[in-house]
Amino acid sequence: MGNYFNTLPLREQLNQLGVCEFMDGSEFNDGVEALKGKKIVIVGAGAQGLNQGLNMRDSGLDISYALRQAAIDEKRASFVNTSEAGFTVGTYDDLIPTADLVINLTPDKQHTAVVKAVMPLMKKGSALSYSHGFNIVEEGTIIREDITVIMVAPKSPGSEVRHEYQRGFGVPTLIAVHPENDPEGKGWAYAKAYAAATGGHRAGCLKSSFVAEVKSDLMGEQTILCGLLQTGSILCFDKMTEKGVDAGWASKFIQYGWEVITESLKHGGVSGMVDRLSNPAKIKCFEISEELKDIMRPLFQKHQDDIMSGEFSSTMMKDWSEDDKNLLNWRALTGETNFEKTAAADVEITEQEFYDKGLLMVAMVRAGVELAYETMTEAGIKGESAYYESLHETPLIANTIARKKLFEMNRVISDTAEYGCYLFDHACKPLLGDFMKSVETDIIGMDYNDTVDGQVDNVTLIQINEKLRSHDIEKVGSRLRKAMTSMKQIALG
Ligand SMILES: NC(=O)C1=CN([C@@H]2O[C@H](COP(=O)(O)OP(=O)(O)OC[C@H]3O[C@@H](n4cnc5c(N)ncnc54)[C@H](OP(=O)(O)O)[C@@H]3O)[C@@H](O)[C@H]2O)C=CC1
Ligand SMILES: CC[C@](O)(C(C)=O)C(=O)O
Ligand SMILES: [Mg+2]
Ligand SMILES: [Mg+2]
Repeated sequence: MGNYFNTLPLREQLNQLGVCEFMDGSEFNDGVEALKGKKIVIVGAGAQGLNQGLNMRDSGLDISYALRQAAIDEKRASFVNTSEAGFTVGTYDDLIPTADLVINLTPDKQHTAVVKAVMPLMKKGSALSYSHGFNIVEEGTIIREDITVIMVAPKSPGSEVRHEYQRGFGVPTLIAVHPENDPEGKGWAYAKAYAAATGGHRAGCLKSSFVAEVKSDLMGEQTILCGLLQTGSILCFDKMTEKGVDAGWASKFIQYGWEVITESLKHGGVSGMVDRLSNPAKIKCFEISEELKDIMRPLFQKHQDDIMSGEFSSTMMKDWSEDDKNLLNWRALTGETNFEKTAAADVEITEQEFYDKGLLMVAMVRAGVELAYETMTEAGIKGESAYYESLHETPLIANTIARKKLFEMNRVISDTAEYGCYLFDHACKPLLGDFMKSVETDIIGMDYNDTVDGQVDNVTLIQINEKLRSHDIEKVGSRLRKAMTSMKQIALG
């Protein structure tokens, strides 16, 4: 075993990295048919495992759960949740030999051990699925030749996978077939049926590859989705309290602020979000976000470079082999930050106040989303994939912070995302040190409009609007959001 991506010739690396095709709804006309009547066994019932299984069963598929013996004996949450939901639950020995499709939804760190345990039990000609390409691409796990290997990767936390399905819709999903393991040519039929069973086809599916998914997913989660939201939360909170803003108010402002400001991002992209500011505030926000982009660009590039070269995965795997020493230390440090420890005050903050008093947060979102997108596409990742891994998922992760701050975000995301988030955060905070020294409450904590005379230069404003609207992410995003809206109209009637 070794890094699969690094074993490929350059031409093939670029080829697999560039697989990205937005699938027409008609590709899903057969719905879940290819998996109807097949025995599907999910290993692991955590964030993705439980929620995907509930959706698939509601879509008419035969789902059961294989858990490790200790989970059953100790009646862990995985056992209780799946049993109480009425699923058949058993050990690997009980269930894996009966499975036509085994879905591995355990944490990435466990994949090598899980695959090693289940593969000898899998029947000839069965299929194995993942929701993330790490084990295949970064660890280079080789799967038995007769087994078909697919990926169905929802671009969202597991809670949203279920929530959207229950609303009659779904979340955008990347699907792939591992080119080394499609012995019967049934991989795409299985992947499409599986995506349809989770509702993903109603929100938009990208035909992708294990390589494209893993290199974009890791980048998005480390930088804008989790890393920068964590850094921004801590820095903005500390700045406000340092400048005398009430800590309880600041705590509430940050906890809910990301969710409120990224709601407009979801509907109208970066320009939709920035349009919520007054014209003077928009100009200021643009200037700050340009500065932030210049400061953070090398860090974003380093994360992408390390993901591409395999440096990131080997560093994280070293931590796995050291009992998650860094991860656990970083998790504890996050829990000790003043933002995490300060309870949100029971005060009213209006929706518009979050924009007007949170200009720095809006600037951070714009800078992070655009930088993540630019860095990914420069590295050969296609725009659609980069959009899902930056702009699309930011509001979904912001929702988790609104629930229980950084603790909840880091609990809901995968362990891999959590590790990458801390890695970025620990490099980004010092990088922004000098910038933050110059920050005053006019851009975080107070209404910017109260601090200026309201004059704007027309030409500057027009140029800024043009720059924001002509960014490639706005074009790709507007196309994907339109497709999502029209699918939603059909799906929800
Ligand atoms: N978190 C997310 O929202 C997303 C995750 N993904 C991907 O989905 C996959 C699953 O991630 P996620 O849902 O976060 O995982 P979780 O951490 O939520 O998975 C927990 C489950 O895995 C089981 N498990 C842990 N270790 C083992 C082991 N050694 N053997 C057997 N079972 C084990 C646990 O069992 P027990 O009950 O015994 O503890 C529990 O049921 C990953 O590949 C991830 O990258 C993709 C998109 C988003
Ligand atoms: C953003 C983190 C994620 O990639 C996800 C929810 O999509 C994860 O690994 O949890
Ligand atoms: Mg991930
Ligand atoms: Mg992801």
